[in-house]
Formats: sequence, structure tokens, C-alpha cells
Amino acid sequence: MTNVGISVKNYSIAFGNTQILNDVSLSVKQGEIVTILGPSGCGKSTILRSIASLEENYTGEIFINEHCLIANGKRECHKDIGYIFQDYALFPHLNVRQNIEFALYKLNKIERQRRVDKLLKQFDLVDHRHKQIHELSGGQQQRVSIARVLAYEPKVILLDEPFANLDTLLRNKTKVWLKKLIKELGLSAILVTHDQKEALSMSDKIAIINNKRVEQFGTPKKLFEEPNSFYVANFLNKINKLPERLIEKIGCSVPKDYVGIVPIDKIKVVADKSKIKATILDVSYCGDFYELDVILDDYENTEIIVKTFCIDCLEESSICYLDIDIKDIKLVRK
Ligand SMILES: Nc1ncnc2c1ncn2[C@@H]1O[C@H](COP(=O)(O)OP(=O)(O)OP(=O)(O)O)[C@@H](O)[C@H]1O
Repeated sequence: MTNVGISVKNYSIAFGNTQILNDVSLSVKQGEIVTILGPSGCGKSTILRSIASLEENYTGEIFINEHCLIANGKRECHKDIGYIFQDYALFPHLNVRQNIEFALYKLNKIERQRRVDKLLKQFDLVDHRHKQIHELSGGQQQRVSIARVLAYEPKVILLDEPFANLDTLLRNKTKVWLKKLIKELGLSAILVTHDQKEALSMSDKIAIINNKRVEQFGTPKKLFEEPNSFYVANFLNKINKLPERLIEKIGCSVPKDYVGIVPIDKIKVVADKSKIKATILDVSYCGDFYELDVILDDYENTEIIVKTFCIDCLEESSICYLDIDIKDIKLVRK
């Protein structure tokens, strides 16, 4: 297979007077899944649309392998790209088989049938092949939309919130299945989501967008364990910002423009009254654990959250004592 990757270099785009993204660069190697993660409206889909040549008014360059998507000053659509839309964008007047077959009109009939039969089988859609789209469940429609794109054997796929319309169970099952499929086919994939857990579990690398630019780009482990800013840490994990005086008491010094953070599950509720005193504001039952919303009485009433598995004697308005290990504190850019 040819070695297809995607590279976005110094990409910027504005709509009217509104700058959406500024100097964004990221790359995807063959067989890699890269996720673009960011809040609603930050420009994730706009990047995908630009790679698919559905958006033209950007500056910077987009390469599919060595091939720049600009020829003679004009953007062009690359044949190796498959785009899976958030709303599936299936043809309602065609049945399942016809939807999958749609883009294969250039092939002869035998090759067309061979590819569609293989996909129907692979995607568990054989029994549904004559159904109209409205007769399918959300999960089945999603499988048709992916099969339709894979029918023309793209080397790059762009997935815009592909799990958005699925319930939690189906979502988890589909994530595992799709990741395996992408790896088996050796595709280069860009996934767009605003779901942190999805990004962490699906991706080889993640690009976090903040304030019109890529705040950090790297492996999920790197971003989770070594966030380069408060924004990244807060986006990927449940954390608390600690008062500077408390961090210094624990034994760290906080450089200028930095802040000390600790994940909510790294704070321990202890019996030792010499530790950090806190008043409980609220106790939330979260299934197999509890979250305590507490106020640090001696630190300007800073409010933090503590994850605990046991709430013996812990109730609203009662006092508790907290311990934080110096090794669990990270210093990150504000
Ligand atoms: N054709 C357009 N004309 C004007 N503004 C646009 C156009 N397309 C997108 N925008 C604006 O650009 C911004 C980014 O949109 P985009 O759809 O890329 O965001 P997103 O991060 O994918 O959001 P979501 O997670 O909600 O899907 C939004 O403010 C949107 O309103």
C-alpha cells in the first residue's frame, strides 16, 4: 500500500471578520488515528472540511502525502479521501445496497457487485440490503455511511463525530470495531470529537484546540500525564487548581505564570487533624464512587472537588481533613 499521510501546515481560516483558526499544524502518518479535540464551535469540522476541499478560503497548506491540495492556485479534491459526516448524509431515496454502490459507477458491474457484497458482509448488513434508510436503526445507518465511504477504497478517512447519534452501549462497541477496522485497512484517519474519553481511547495522537490554535499535539498518554497548560489538563481530566500558598506549604514553589493542579482522585480524606481542613458543601453519589464538593477553610475558602469511595461520617456541612502528596501536584502554564 502506498504510504498516505496527512499534513496540515500553518493553516488559518476566517469567516468574514471572525478569525476561526490561526496557524494550525498537525500531521497523521499512515495507519494512525489523530483526533482533533476542542469545544463546540472551535473549528474542528472546518479543518476536516478543508482537508476534503469543501472549504477553500484558508491560508496555509494541506498535503496528502507529498501532494499539496492546491494546483495552479486552485484547491482540488483528492481521490484518496473519504468523509464520514456526523449526520451520515445517506441518500434517502436509495436502499442500503444502492447507497454503498453509489460512488462506484466508474467500475464494471462485476467489480461493483464484488465490492458491495464484501462490504455488506463485513458490516453485517446483508439482511438489510434492500431496506430504505428510514427503516434502519441509528447504528445500522452509521455502518452504511462508513461502508459507503470505504467502498471506493480511500486511504484517508475523515470522521466527524461519528458516534454522536449512538447510545452509550452501541457507542462503545462501535468505537472498538471502527478502531480495529482503521488499523486493519492501514488508513490514516482524523477523528473530530468533543468527547475527551473517546479521544483518549481511540487515538494515536490528539490535537487540542484552544483559542484558535493547537494548544498541544501528542499521544494521549503524553497529554494526559504531561499537559503543557491548565487548559489541556482541565480538558482531559477532572482536576483542581490549588491555592499557591497551599502548594508552597506542601513543598513546591510555583513559577510565575504557572499554576499547581491535582487530579480529584489524588486527594485523600484522612483522620489526621494536622492535615488540610475542609468543610463539605455537597456530597454527590456517582455510582461506584462519591464526589465531595469542599471548601478549604484556611485558604481563602477555595472550592475543590474530592473523589472518594467511602463517605462514612462525611456529610454536608461537616469538617474533613485532606492529604495531598507532593508527587501528585503538577505545575502547568496558567
Ligand atoms: N460557512 C460558514 N460561514 C460562516 N461561519 C462559519 C461557516 N462554517 C463554520 N462557521 C463558524 O466557524 C466556527 C467553527 O465551526 P465548526 O463547525 O468548524 O466548529 P466545531 O468545532 O466543529 O463545532 P461543533 O463541535 O459544535 O460541531 C463556528 O463559529 C461556526 O459558526
